[in-house]
Amino acid sequence: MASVRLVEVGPRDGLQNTKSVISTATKIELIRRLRSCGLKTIEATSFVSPKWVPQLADGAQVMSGIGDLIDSSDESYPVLVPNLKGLEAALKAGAREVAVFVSASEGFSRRNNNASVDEALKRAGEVARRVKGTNVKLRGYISSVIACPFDGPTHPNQVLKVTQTLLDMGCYEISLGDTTGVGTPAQVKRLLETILASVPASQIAGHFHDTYGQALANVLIAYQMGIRVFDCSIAGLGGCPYAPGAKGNLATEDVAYMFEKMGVQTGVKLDMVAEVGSWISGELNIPSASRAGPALLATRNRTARDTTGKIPAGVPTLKWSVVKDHETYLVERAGSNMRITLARPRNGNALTLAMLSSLTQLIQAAAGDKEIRCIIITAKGKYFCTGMDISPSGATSASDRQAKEDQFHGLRNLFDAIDNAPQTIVAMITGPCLGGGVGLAMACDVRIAIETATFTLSETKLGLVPAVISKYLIREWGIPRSREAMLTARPVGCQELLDAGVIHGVAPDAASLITLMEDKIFRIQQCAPGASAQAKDLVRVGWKLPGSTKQDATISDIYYHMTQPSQEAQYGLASFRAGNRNVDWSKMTRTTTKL
Ligand SMILES: CC(C)(COP(=O)([O-])OP(=O)([O-])OC[C@H]1O[C@@H](n2cnc3c(N)ncnc32)[C@H](O)[C@@H]1OP(=O)([O-])[O-])[C@@H](O)C(=O)NCCC(=O)NCCSC(=O)C[C@@](C)(O)CC(=O)[O-]
Repeated sequence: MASVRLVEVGPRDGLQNTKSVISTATKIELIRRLRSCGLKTIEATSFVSPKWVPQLADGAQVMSGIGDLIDSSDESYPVLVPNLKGLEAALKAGAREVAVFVSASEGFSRRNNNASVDEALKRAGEVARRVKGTNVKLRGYISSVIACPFDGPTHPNQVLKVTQTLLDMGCYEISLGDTTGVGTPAQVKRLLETILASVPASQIAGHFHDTYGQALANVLIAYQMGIRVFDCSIAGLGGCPYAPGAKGNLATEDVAYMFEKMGVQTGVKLDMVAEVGSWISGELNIPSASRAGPALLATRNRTARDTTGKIPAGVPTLKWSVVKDHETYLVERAGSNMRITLARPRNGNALTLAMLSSLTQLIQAAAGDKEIRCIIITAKGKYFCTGMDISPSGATSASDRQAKEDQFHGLRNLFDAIDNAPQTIVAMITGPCLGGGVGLAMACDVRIAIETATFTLSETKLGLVPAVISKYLIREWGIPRSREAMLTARPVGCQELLDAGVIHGVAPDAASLITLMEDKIFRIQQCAPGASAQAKDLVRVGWKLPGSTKQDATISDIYYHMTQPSQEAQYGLASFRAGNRNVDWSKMTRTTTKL
């Protein structure tokens, strides 16, 4: 059966350009998860100057974290090295395969390698001589093979010249990179006709970026011309920091999907790779650039739910049972999780006084219930919540003082109950939020949303003021954004809030939002309940009284309680020392309850 080899470059090429700081543990976990999908070649990190690529300054730690994998005979974890210094660091860290990189064009070489093409080749030659005769494999990357953002089109003969030089040095394979993603199948064909006239296809790999949506088409033409190795990046992460306009690698999910549907083996488990793409996008708080990944997950969830009502294996399954089905809200439980669904969709889930009071009571009762660990607040219908009920019969129209007081206290009590509850409370935002609906979402600890959701502080348009909600709104959005959004009443988009760190995950559709919710719950459940509650205390005191003696006292109280050590710390550390990296806190809660 026909097959191709996919070289996963996400942990290096994908992450190197990511703005938010990614922990070493996440990088290691990403590599391990990718491996579990069946990927056999995973570019792990780079050993370039941390000044150039600070995101990958922890290359040695990443290599140490995958030390048990590096020696596998049928797997490879190459690392990128620019010169001898990088090579020495990579070898010290245990690398068994290294990759050198050279540009086919002068302009790009000067920016990416800080050297001319000849100088970069000379450095690559030094690396090649150093590894010759050792068991360390050498791969070569050539960038700007179709066009250079600084010099214009690249002539195929120039690419051939650099390819041959790298092969002569001892590279076993040359990855041809359309770094800016401008190439089309016609250009790739022209390039490969030149290259393959002199070099066997088995020594060439394709590395196509998707800036103009041409990556898959370019892979296909290259495949038809005999190329069998393709670089790709999970969730389409990455791009090149020195190539203006370049974004998005070819997503692993997309290329794996295409080949699988063509009957060409990749060894990659599609469902699993789609999950990893969704997971890492959630970790980085960015939407996946893959088309196939989210579609696969949505289809899988939809199909499974429609037919069996269950979530397929691999995703933590939660079976919700109804506890209370009230006219305006629904309460469900799944183990130690509680879900509250606003159920007044005909009125956009506008909050009546009675609803405010019931929701507050529910949260307060849950706060005292050690069996409840995580609370989800979500909604039925088109809107998540349109704020305070402003219908003629609603509270905002009441003129007497008592009604106003009730409304004020009702809103404030609900938001404060959410903030003060020891449980982690997740807002699962299924649609637009307006006015007090924004406040409700902002009082929660974690927020995930459907990507079309918007957040509108519409009060000023009605001659009202976002008074009560301003407490949590300003805490979460900061002053400049809150002020502008209050004064313009514009719908603030999900992406903007995701970029600002206010939203902690977005999903393209309802089914994916449920998967995202399950992922968040899974993580929350892996954290100790008491420690999580105290983390909320630290945030609260750090927000309300920053720099005060009360903040210092709270920090020291919590610290000494933890190091005494607390029962949780004893249990957590004992589990860790016994080799268990995922502590089962529900077990401990049960033991504690029994005691
Ligand atoms: C949501 C859209 C865009 C839909 O706009 P649309 O799609 O054109 O539909 P619609 O306007 O016909 O709304 C559908 C139904 O939902 C009802 N509805 C909708 N919202 C509410 C509401 N809040 N209260 C009571 N009912 C509401 C609306 O009245 C209607 O019911 P019907 O007339 O068919 O019986 C539109 O209806 C709208 O703009 N609604 C107003 C949203 C708004 O401005 N909310 C802010 C409320 S004030 C507030 O929350 C104060 C607070 C808490 O911030 C104060 C503080 O913090 O101190």
